[in-house]
Amino acid sequence: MSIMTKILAAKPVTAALVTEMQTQAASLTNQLGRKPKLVVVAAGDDPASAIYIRNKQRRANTVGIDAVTEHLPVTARTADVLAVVRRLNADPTVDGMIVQLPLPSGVDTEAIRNAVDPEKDVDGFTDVNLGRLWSTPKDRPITTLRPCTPRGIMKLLAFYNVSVAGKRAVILGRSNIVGKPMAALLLHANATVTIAHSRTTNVQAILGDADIIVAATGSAGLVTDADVKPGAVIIDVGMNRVATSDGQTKLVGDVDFDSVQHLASAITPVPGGVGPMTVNMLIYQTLEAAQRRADRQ
Ligand SMILES: Nc1nc(=O)c2c([nH]1)NC[C@@H]1CN(c3ccc(C(=O)N[C@@H](CCC(=O)O)C(=O)O)cc3)C=[N+]21
Repeated sequence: MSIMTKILAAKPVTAALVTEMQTQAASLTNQLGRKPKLVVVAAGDDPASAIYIRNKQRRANTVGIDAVTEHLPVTARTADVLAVVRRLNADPTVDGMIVQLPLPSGVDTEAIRNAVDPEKDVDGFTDVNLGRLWSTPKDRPITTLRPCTPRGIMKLLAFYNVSVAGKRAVILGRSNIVGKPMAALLLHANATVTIAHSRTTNVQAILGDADIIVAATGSAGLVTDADVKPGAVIIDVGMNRVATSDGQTKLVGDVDFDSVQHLASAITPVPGGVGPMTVNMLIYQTLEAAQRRADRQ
């Protein structure tokens, strides 16, 4: 028996969100007397970051947001990045800012991450916002700015009517920007959550029990049909650039899509799944931050 697998593509979600965000951006432009503004601080020239910056810029422009990139050289030091962040914190025309990671080696990422004004922290990476996320009681809505990839995944699940409450969710990966906040959001949505990681023993037994798997390991094709329970929902956060036989490269996820596709009830593609949702949520949260600023004025 074959299962009708839903492909959880970002495209229709993006279309719906763009319409909603265009309306909100126009209304904010009215209230603020200027367009909502996002600033991206980027140091050096990480290629994954370059894709992200490009996609973000395009989406921001479509929606009617000003997106500006502040480039620093790869030789930038902690103090140089801090100076830019502090200037942007103090600038009342900046609604949201993100500091593109990874930063050049030697830069104190933890210090920079927490230097961002939590009200402008549209990546949701500050300790203040991560703490607020984990502290939200189960019977209250989460109102804080939160990491864009996990929030985008929750939006994707909601759009495709994938239910979460009561489900066993297994997250592969424990980063502060994906694994841990993903756990917080799924828990808040009443899933039973397990985080597995590089030191977890017998991962296969844990995965085999999962109704929802979120793979965020950075290891191409790690999750295969041997790991997955029939009917499971598979969310692939991986973005691994691998060589193809014709000497080109392509983007593949942490999930072996071709083998898992037949078993899953729903699965995200790479590209075209989680990545664009991350971009959508960055723009979405910039509008939320701008709305709060407008309401305070
Ligand atoms: N402070 C910070 N916040 C981030 O959220 C952050 C970051 N730094 N540094 C880099 C990573 C990477 N990242 C991506 C998100 C979406 C796509 C994306 O749009 N991907 C498309 C296109 C991929 C392609 O065409 O190659 C897709 O998956 O379909 C890519 C990369 C956010 N990151």
